[in-house]
Amino acid sequence: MRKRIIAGNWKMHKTAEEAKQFTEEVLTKLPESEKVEAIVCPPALYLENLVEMAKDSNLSIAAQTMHEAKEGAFTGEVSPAMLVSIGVKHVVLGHSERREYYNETNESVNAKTKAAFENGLTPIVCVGETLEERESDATVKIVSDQVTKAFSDVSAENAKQAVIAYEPIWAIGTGKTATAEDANEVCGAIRNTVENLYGADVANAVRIQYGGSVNPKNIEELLSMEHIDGALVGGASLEPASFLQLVEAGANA
Ligand SMILES: O=C[C@H](O)COP(=O)(O)O
Repeated sequence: MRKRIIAGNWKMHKTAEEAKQFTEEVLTKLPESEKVEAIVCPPALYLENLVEMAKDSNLSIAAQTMHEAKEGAFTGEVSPAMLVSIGVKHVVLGHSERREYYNETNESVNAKTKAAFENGLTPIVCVGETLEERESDATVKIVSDQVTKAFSDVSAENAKQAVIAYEPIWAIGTGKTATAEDANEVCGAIRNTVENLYGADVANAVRIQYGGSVNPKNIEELLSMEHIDGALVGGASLEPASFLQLVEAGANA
């Protein structure tokens, strides 16, 4: 049984004080369960404080993105080694917002995925189709291609540790969730792709999250699906009560 993984991606939300208050509240109420991994992805500015607050707890703090280079003249960027140096263990890569607004491509996501593994970080690799691609029945082809390219030259040993987040772009922040069956079908296709690349052992180990308007009302049904091992959540992860309900659902799934 794969461990459930619930990650709250705050995107560009919260002041320092709000981030602190959220984390304090969540840490006092987080369920103690071996069945679920709970992760919060704050803006980079708050990573170090939140890692410190969450140490010795079962809450992990993840970065929302990173540069692939070790260091260099990349104004505004953060390197894998910098994340590791403050105790970060996970990083979200290739989120559709990064692909749309910051020109990230399958090639750069591959470079970041490899850099994450080289530095001992667990990547949460995001894939997903646009509405136009879905309507032209290209979903499986698009996400399989994204996964194949993201994992190019990644060893089976590393791939086994990866998390893949399937986020249909048309479902992000829109209130439109893919039906649990549709989401499961695409997550199953992603698992098939991983099996074709690495074999059944890796495919059975890789955890696949669904993301796109996940909330406390739809999480249980999504987690009841065979290929959905967790959720990458934006809006509904911003309030402690709502985030905790999602983690509880993961513990009870
Ligand atoms: O990273 C999270 C996703 O983009 C989903 O965002 P959302 O839950 O607000 O739709």
